[in-house]
Amino acid sequence: MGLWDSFLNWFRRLFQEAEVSLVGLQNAGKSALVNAIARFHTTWELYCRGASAILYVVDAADRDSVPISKSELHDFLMKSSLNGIPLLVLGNKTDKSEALSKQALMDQLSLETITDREVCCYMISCKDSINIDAVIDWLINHSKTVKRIPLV
Ligand SMILES: Nc1nc2c(ncn2[C@@H]2O[C@H](COP(=O)(O)OP(=O)(O)OP(=O)(O)O)[C@@H](O)[C@H]2O)c(=O)[nH]1
Repeated sequence: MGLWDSFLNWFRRLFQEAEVSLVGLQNAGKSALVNAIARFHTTWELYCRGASAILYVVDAADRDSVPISKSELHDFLMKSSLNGIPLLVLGNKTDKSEALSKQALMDQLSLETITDREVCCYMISCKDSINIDAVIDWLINHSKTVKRIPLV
């Protein structure tokens, strides 16, 4: 196994062992997201260890699947063990012309009705690495283990 494969395997373990839940319907782009993040940065994992967050990936270009994605999301958030855990919804596949806008996706997922936790939504393309940096920043900011101490 090459160095790159070792790195990717280690990175995938981060999601399995750290408190980051990566959730979404089949084909939403979860694996593509992990690969996109892994290719994007080499140091962010130091910050994301111990993050406590839910990443919910939606195929924003598959409009027919959004209602199912909505009900799955709201059912998932009913779990008491997930109370209060910040949620980042990712509308993936924005490189496709049929992808919903951010506002349309937020409306169709009824994100405004989720009031028991912090909720954020980004539109991304794992294929074209659009907004992956914002996902990384969000994860860093939700890390439980890193204390950011200003120098001045
Ligand atoms: N156009 C486009 N295709 C994407 C993007 N992200 C993922 N895909 C494609 O969507 C398909 C599903 O991606 P995966 O990452 O395997 O999705 P998954 O959510 O892990 O799917 P499951 O393993 O079924 O749960 C693959 O054919 C990817 O190449 C994207 O940003 N744009």
